[in-house]
Amino acid sequence: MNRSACLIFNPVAGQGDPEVDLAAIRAILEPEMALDIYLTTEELGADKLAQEAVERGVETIIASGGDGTLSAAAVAVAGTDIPLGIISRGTANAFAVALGIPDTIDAACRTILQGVTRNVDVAYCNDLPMILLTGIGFEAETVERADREAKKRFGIMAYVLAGFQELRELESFDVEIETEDKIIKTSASAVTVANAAPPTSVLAQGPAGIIYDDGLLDLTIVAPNSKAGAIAATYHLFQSASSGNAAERDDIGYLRAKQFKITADPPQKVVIDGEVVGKTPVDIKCLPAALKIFVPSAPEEELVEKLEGLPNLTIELKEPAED
Ligand SMILES: Nc1ncnc2c1ncn2[C@@H]1O[C@H](COP(=O)(O)OP(=O)(O)OP(=O)(O)O)[C@@H](O)[C@H]1O
Repeated sequence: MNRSACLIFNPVAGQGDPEVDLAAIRAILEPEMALDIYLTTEELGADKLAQEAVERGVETIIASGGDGTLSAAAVAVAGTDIPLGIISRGTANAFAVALGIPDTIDAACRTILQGVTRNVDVAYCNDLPMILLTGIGFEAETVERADREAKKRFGIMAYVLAGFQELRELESFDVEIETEDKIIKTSASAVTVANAAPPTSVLAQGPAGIIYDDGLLDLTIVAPNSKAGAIAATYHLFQSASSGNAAERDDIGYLRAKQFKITADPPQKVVIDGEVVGKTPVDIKCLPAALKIFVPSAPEEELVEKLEGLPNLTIELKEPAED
């Protein structure tokens, strides 16, 4: 065994049994790598534990928990040369999905063992690090409504329910967006700036297919003029994400740039990577390739068939037909 890692494990993340999860991780990783295991507590979070690991000069840092734990560890590791392994055990697992990392314990551990890394951009919003996205307006409100209690009970549905509640109170605001080469003024109900985003972050999907290692950020403006329009726009963005085709409605705009300065009137709440952090204005910049992450060596194969789990299932393989 010649590899070693500091494993930062959140024992309260997600809905699984933490003891079973930790035992599964150890069973796969420990034959190949010496693990130094730290459990997060309410007082001592993944941010502090990862910072301390960076200061000790560890070879690898592995974070296991929900998006909060993973983002906090990523932020501490950003700008160093230490590679980060991700074992996602949260509700939405946005972080893993956005970066193309499997979200089962088994596949995530095997990804780390394979040892292939990729450099990922990190953005800073008002000097706070952001790995995934900043939401202004609609998305910000949605996150606030999907509280921890609801997430535990309803899982990812909590976000969807919160989104529907939000539609009833849709409000638009004036927004000014300044990039390195232009200033845009419009009205909007939501402005989302993404470095990386999973397809479930619907409001980030204007350009469809957000590239996390191009040194650029993707901004999506959603500006529906009625509640029905808001539902239609949201659905259109959902389809953009699934089809990979950029949005085409008049009430959706998008652009790519290295940096954005955004002001809103009236000022809007701002959410960075799922945490409400304050209000506009914001200044967001991209720091290219600041984070080194373990990723699968080849993209996951898309399932063309799924039958397991069907009642009374039998599958019989036929002899190849003669022609
Ligand atoms: N031992 C602990 N006891 C109580 N709270 C903890 C402990 N360790 C971490 N936390 C809290 O867990 C939160 C981070 O949770 P994390 O995002 O990893 O999981 P989650 O909320 O289940 O995931 P998701 O965001 O996907 O629902 C932080 O607010 C942190 O303070």
